[in-house]
Amino acid sequence: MLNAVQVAKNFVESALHHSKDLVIGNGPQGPFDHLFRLRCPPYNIGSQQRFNPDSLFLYAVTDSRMNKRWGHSIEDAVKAAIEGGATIVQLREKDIESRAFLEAAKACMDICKSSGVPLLINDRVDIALACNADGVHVGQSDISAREVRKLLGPGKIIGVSCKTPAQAEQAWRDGADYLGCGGVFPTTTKANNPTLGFEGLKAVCLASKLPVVAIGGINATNAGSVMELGLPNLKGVAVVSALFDRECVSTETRNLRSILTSVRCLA
Ligand SMILES: Cc1ncc(COP(=O)(O)OP(=O)(O)O)c(N)n1
Ligand SMILES: Cc1ncsc1CCOP(=O)(O)O
Repeated sequence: MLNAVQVAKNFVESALHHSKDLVIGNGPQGPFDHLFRLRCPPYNIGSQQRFNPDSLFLYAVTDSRMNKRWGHSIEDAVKAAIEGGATIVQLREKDIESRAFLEAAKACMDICKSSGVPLLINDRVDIALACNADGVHVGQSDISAREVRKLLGPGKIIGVSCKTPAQAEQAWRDGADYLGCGGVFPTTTKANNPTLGFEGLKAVCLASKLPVVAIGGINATNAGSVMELGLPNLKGVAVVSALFDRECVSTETRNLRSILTSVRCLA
């Protein structure tokens, strides 16, 4: 019963939120007009916590090739990142078979749930639904956030990769919860990914109505400078290789977390 009330509350809040600046026809519409435009299937009642943007503070994004290189299982890598202080985790597993991915995702869900850390799945809505993950992260060439929202319902977290203010605006209209913006610095983790630099990150953050996490080439030497930009909706950094292409994932995560915390304390 409590879950049903929470789902209904999330639905109404989501509708109100997404209609607040909506213009249809001759002018701005009241929140209730938009309420009737939302068409969602019955929701999978699972983790129905609302998204807390502060969870983007230290976003650990896994990589199966790096785990393999260091002899880490996905579960061990996730456990270590959480031990070190990761505040949200994304399974970004590009070369793993679906069945193995789902098994690993279920195990990671248990780990994340018991630590109160949200777990998102990169690209694979099917895996996210099957393991009742907290959400999905999609890019510009994946299914749109609007379609993902229809599949996941209002209680789940949806992140969208954005490199431009126009993409940020579209992600907000589509019902995303946060934006991943980058590469801020050059990276070898993602091929053919243009580097935006601080200027590109600033442009997206200033245009975005959603919280933003910076990604791309971020590590212990430059994470402080990203957060020192002081952009109001820049909530944290998302990191792959500086955490997972390392022997001791928990040590690297702890180190990065303490750097981010010291910048936050000075702000
Ligand atoms: C937090 C975060 N931001 C951006 C990305 C990149 O996602 P995408 O553009 O879909 O590229 P791939 O990760 O699929 O290569 C991300 N994964 N996470
Ligand atoms: C997935 C992704 N999207 C933009 S840059 C990037 C790779 C980030 O990896 P790293 O933290 O190793 O540079």
